[in-house]
Amino acid sequence: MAQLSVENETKKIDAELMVIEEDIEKLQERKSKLLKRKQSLKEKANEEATKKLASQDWESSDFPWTTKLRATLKDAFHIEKFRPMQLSAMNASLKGHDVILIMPTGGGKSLCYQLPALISDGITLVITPLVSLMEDQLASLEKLGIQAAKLNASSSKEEVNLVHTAMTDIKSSLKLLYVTPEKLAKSKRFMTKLQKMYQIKRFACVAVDEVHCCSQWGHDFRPDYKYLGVLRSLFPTVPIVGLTATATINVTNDVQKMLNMKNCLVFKASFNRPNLYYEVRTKPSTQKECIEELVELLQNRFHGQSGIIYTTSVKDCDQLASELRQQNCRVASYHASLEPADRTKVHTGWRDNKYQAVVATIAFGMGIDKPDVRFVIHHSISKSMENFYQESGRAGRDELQACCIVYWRLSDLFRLSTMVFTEQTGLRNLYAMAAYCIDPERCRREIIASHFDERWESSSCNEMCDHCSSKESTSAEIDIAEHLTTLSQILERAEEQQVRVTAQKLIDAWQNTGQVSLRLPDFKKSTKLPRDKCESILAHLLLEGYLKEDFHFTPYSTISYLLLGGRANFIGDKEIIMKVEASSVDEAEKATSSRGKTVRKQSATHSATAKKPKVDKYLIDVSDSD
Ligand SMILES: Nc1ncnc2c1ncn2[C@H]1C[C@H](O)[C@@H](COP(=O)(O)OP(=O)(O)OP(=O)(O)O)O1
Repeated sequence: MAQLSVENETKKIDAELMVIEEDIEKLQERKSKLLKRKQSLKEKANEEATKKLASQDWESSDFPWTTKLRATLKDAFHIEKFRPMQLSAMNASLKGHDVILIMPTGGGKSLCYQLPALISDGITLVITPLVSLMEDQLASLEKLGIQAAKLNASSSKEEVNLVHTAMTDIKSSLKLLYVTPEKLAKSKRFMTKLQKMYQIKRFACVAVDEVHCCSQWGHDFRPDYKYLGVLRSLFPTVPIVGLTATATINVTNDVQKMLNMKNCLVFKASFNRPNLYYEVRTKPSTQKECIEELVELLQNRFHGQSGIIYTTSVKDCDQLASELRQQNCRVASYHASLEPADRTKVHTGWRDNKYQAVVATIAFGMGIDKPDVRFVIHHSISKSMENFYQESGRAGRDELQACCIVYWRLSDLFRLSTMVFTEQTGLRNLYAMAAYCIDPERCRREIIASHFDERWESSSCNEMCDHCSSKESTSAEIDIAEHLTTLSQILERAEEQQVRVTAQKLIDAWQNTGQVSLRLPDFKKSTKLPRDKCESILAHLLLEGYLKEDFHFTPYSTISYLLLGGRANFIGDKEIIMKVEASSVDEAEKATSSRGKTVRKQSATHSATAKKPKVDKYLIDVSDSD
C-alpha cells in the first residue's frame, strides 16, 4: 500500500515537473525574444540619435573652443589650415562624443587628438599598438615642445613613477600619455591611477590608434584590443576617439560594439590620394630579370628619388638588398630580426637620403613620416588590400606625385596563403589583393574604392593609374571553361594516384611537362599557352571559387595544394568568362578561328558612360591548332 502511494506521488511530481519544464522553456523563449527586441530598440534609438548627431554642422566655427583651437593649430603645430574631416572630428570629440575617424595613411589623424588635448584640461590617453610608433610620436611632439609621455613594458621604475604622479597632479602640464593596449590589460596599478585621474576630472579623452585592431573582421586583429571594451564602463563621460586608415563598414560597426561606443560619429575622409600613381607589373619569372627591372627603376625612372621596396620575408629582404647593392644601388634592408640599433641606423640613413631605398618587410611601417617618398614598390603582393593601402600610402605625404608599383606573380599568392590561411579572413583578404592585381581593365582607384565601400567614378582618376593612363589599350573577354575541364581531369588523375598537386605541378601537367604520371594521356588536351597565361587563368579560377587551396603541414612548412572548388560542380556547359588584356590574346587570335572579338577598354575618360561591352565566346587555348 505504502509502495503504491510513493509511486503515485512520484508520478504526480514527474508530471508537475514536466509542466514546469515546459513553462521554463516557454519563459526562456519569451525572455530571449524580449532581450532581442530590447537590443534592437536600443540599436534603433542609437542609430537615430547618431543620424541626428551626424546631421549637425561639425565643420562649424561657432563652438566655444573654436578661436583657441585655431590659435593653437598655428602656434603649437605651425599649421595654417585643417584638412578635410579634421575639424569635424575635433569638434565632435571636444563636445564629448565618441568618434571614429577613418582617414588615409598620412592624412593627419594624430592632429585630431593632439590638438584637442592641448586645449583641454587634463590628460589625453593614447592607445597605440607599437612601441616604435609611440617613440616616433613622442619625438615629434618633443620637437614641438608639447608635454607627452609613454608607458610600456620597457618603461623604467622612475619613468612609471613620474608618469603616475603627473596623472593625478593638477599642476602637471602633461597633455598626452601614450600606452600600449597590454599596459591597460595587464597593469592594475595603472588602471587604479586612471580611475583617480577620472575622479579628479583630469581624464580628457581616450584616443585609440589603429582602432581596426579591435575587430576580428579587420585585417590586423589584436587580442589585447578586446580589453579596451572596459573603458566605456569605467569612464562613462570620457570621449573615445578611434582612428584608422582602413576600415570597411563591417569593421567600423564591429569596432563600435567592441568599444561599447554610444552615439558614435563616424567621419570618413576620402580614401583617394590623388597624387599617387598606381601600377601593377607582372613579376619576371627569374630573380635575375626581376633584379634587372628593379635596377632600371631605381637608376632611371626613380633616379635621385627616395622610396621603399616591400618584400615578404626576412630572407627575401636581405637577399634582394644585397643583389641590388651589387648593382650599385644605394639600398639597405630593414626587418624585425635586426637589432634595434641597426634598425634606427637604417631608418635615419634613409631619412637623410644616405640610402635611396629601404628594402623592407612590413616591420618597416607604422610611424614612418618621411614626406618625400616618391615610390613604394611591392616586390611581392601584400596580404590584404588594407595592408597594401597602408604600405603604398607611405608614398607622397608631401602631396607631390609618387608611384605605387606592385609586382604580381601567382607563386607569391601561394607563399602568402600558407601564412594567412589560419586567420579568420586571411584568405578572403589575400584574394582581394590578388584580384586587384589580375584585373586587366578596371581603374585601380575604383578597385580600392569599392573595397573600402566608397563610391567612385573612375573618371576622377586623372589617368593616375596604369589602366586609366593607357587609353588606347583594349580588353577582351574569353571563355576559360574548357581549361577548367582539362585542369579537373588532371586533378582527378592525381586523386586516383593519391597524390596532391601544387599549382606549379598542375600547370606543369597542363603544359604536358613535369611528372609524367600526372600528364593527360591525350597530349592534345595539354596547353601551349605560355606559363604567364596559365598562371593568370589559374588565378582567375581560384579567386572565382572554381579551384580551392588545400593546406597541409609538414614538419618544416605548410604547403598549399589545389583541389576543385565548390563552384566547379555547377558549371555544366556554361561559359566561364575572364577578362584579359586584348594584346595578350592576339597570338591566340592568329592561331584559332576568330570566334571572339576584343572590346574597347573602359578608359579613364569614358568609362563612366561607356556601354558594357558584349561578351564574346573566345577560346584562347591554341592546343588544337596544329
Ligand atoms: N592640416 C594639416 N596641414 C598640414 N599638415 C598636416 C595637417 N595635419 C597633419 N599634417 C601633417 C603632420 C604630419 O607630418 C603629416 C601626417 O600626419 P599624421 O597625423 O602622422 O598622419 P596619420 O596619423 O594619419 O598617418 P598614419 O596613418 O601613417 O599614422 O601631416
